[in-house]
Amino acid sequence: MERPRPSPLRVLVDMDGVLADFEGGLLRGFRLRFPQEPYVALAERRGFSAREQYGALRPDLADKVASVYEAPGFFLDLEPIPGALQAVQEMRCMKDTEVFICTSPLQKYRYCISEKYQWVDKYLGPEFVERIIMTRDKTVVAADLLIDDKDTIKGQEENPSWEHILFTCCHNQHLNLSPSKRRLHSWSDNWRAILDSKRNARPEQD
Ligand SMILES: O=c1ccn([C@@H]2O[C@H](COP(=O)(O)O)[C@@H](O)[C@H]2O)c(=O)[nH]1
Ligand SMILES: [Mg+2]
Repeated sequence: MERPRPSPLRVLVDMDGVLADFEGGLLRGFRLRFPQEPYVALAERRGFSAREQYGALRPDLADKVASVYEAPGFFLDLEPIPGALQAVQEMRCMKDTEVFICTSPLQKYRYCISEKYQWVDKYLGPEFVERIIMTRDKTVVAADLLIDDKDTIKGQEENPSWEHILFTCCHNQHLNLSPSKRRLHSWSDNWRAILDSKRNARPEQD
C-alpha cells in the first residue's frame, strides 16, 4: 500500500527584525530627525519596545521615536537583514515546505500595511506577496515553526500550534532562554537543521 505523503512543514517568518532591519532603520531615522536628542545605541537596546526604552530615557522621547516608525516611507526604506532574502527563497523551494511571512501591522497602520506589501514585492517578488499573513495575533495562525525576534508572543490562543524560534536581534540578545527554547542567531546560523529537526519530530501520519 502506498504511504500517504506527509503534510508540508509550515514555517512562518516574521518581518521586522527578521527579514527587514527595523532597529537599524529606526536608529538611523531617529538620529536624522532628532540630531540633538539622546538615543539608544543598538548595543544598548533591551526589550522589544523601542518606544518604552526611549520613554524610560526621557518621557518625551517615546512619542518622538514612535513618530519615526509611523512616518511615511519608514517601512519601505528598511534594509533587508543579511542573508534573509536568500534564506526564504531557498526555503520556498524546499521540498515539503511551505513558507509564509507573518507580520504585525502598527496600530497606526496608515503607511505601515501598504509599505510592508511593497517591501515584500520589491525584495521577494509577487510569489511572496501571496504569502503575507498580516495579523496582530500570531497565536491563532496554524504552523509548525514561527521564526520571530519578539521574545514573548501572546494572543487569544494559549497554546499556539507553532514552536517559536527566537531570531536574535539587538533587543533580545542578552536574554537567557529556557532550555526548551531555540534560537536562530542569524541567517548564517543553521536554519536548515531547525527545519529538519522539526520535520523529523512530527508524529508519523497514518
Ligand atoms: O518599539 C516598537 C517596536 C516595534 N513596533 C512594531 O511592532 C510590530 C512588530 O511586528 P512583528 O511582526 O512582531 O515583527 C511592527 O509593526 C513594529 O513597527 C512597535 O510598535 N514599537
Ligand atoms: Mg519582529
